[in-house]
Amino acid sequence: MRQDKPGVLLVNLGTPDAPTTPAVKRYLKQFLSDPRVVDTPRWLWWAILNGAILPIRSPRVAKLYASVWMPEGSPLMVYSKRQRDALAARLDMPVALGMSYGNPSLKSALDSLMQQGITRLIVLPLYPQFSCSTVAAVWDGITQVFAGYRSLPDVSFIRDYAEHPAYIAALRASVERSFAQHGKPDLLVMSYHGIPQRFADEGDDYPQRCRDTTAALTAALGLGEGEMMMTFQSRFGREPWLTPYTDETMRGLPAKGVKHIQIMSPGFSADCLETLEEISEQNREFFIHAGGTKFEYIPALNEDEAHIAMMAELVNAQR
Ligand SMILES: C=CC1=C(C)c2cc3[nH]c(cc4nc(cc5[nH]c(cc1n2)c(C)c5CCC(=O)O)C(CCC(=O)O)=C4C)c(C)c3C=C
Ligand SMILES: [Fe+2]
Ligand SMILES: [Fe+2]
Repeated sequence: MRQDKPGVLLVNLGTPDAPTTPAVKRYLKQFLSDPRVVDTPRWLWWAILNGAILPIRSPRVAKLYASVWMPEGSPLMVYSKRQRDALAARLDMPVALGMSYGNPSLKSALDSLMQQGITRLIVLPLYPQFSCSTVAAVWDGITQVFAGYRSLPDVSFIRDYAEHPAYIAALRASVERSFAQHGKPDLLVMSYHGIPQRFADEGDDYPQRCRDTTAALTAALGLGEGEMMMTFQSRFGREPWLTPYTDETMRGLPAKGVKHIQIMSPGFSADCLETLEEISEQNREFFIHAGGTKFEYIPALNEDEAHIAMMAELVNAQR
């Protein structure tokens, strides 16, 4: 008889192995070669990526990574490993961490789970809001690894958890801690990673899932219309992305009389370059330079106990 032995695969995006130009180039090459992320015709994109993007962007971005690097490594990796360890301590089943790009690879994580004898795979991509550019890329990555296997496990794939009560409760507690520490701001900004507007027009429900999180969190906090705002960050490339853009918003708020903000990125389950550098450094500067007086970044949920409890709840619902 075939036994039922579940195991969990936690997935996040991935990050360079070192804050150096060669390591960043290797990482960006794999990431930006995925047609789920950039869908320009391959021959044209190959020329643009290798001829311009990688040589110009890698040294610039390596410096940014160096500015947020922790003694134990890249923040995204450090927090992801802590999440894996904390979740494993809560569950009576193997938990592995795999990254869509870079290390530890999805293959290494799946191989280790299969070697531990799991017969049922529970995949938890740590993206609260579905997007074809992230969650569907995890799906693709897993099926590519499966292509080399003679036997497959049963698979439960957690598509997203944008408005799961335990996720909203964890976010709410973290915002309330921030309000208690710094005082209630004029405005709470929820900044989500953007995607090309075209992806949404073609069917990616990511913007709706971001609106779902925003609405649920706004209600949980009891905030009124003018007390919160949703924006999109991290634009890449030339075509229009989801709006309003976070950076333009930061530059414009002080002139509208908004001088004290708190900003969070509820689409990031772990702090990373895009939160610690882009939001907490760059966008702080835009806001203060434009006349803002107080800017506080509310950290991602990282290894917060309520966050790990939420992951356990999502996994246990699949058993
Ligand atoms: C949280 C969800 C994310 C979505 C949706 C997403 C879409 C998306 N991203 C790019 C391009 C880049 N993203 C980069 C970093 C990055 N992106 C996410 C998450 C989402 N991306 C994370 C967690 C990170 C941080 C990684 C880290 O190491 O800390 C980068 C790399 C940095 C840089 O060069 O600026 C790029 C490039 C696209 C094109 C896209 C959707 C089409
Ligand atoms: Fe990204
Ligand atoms: Fe960025």
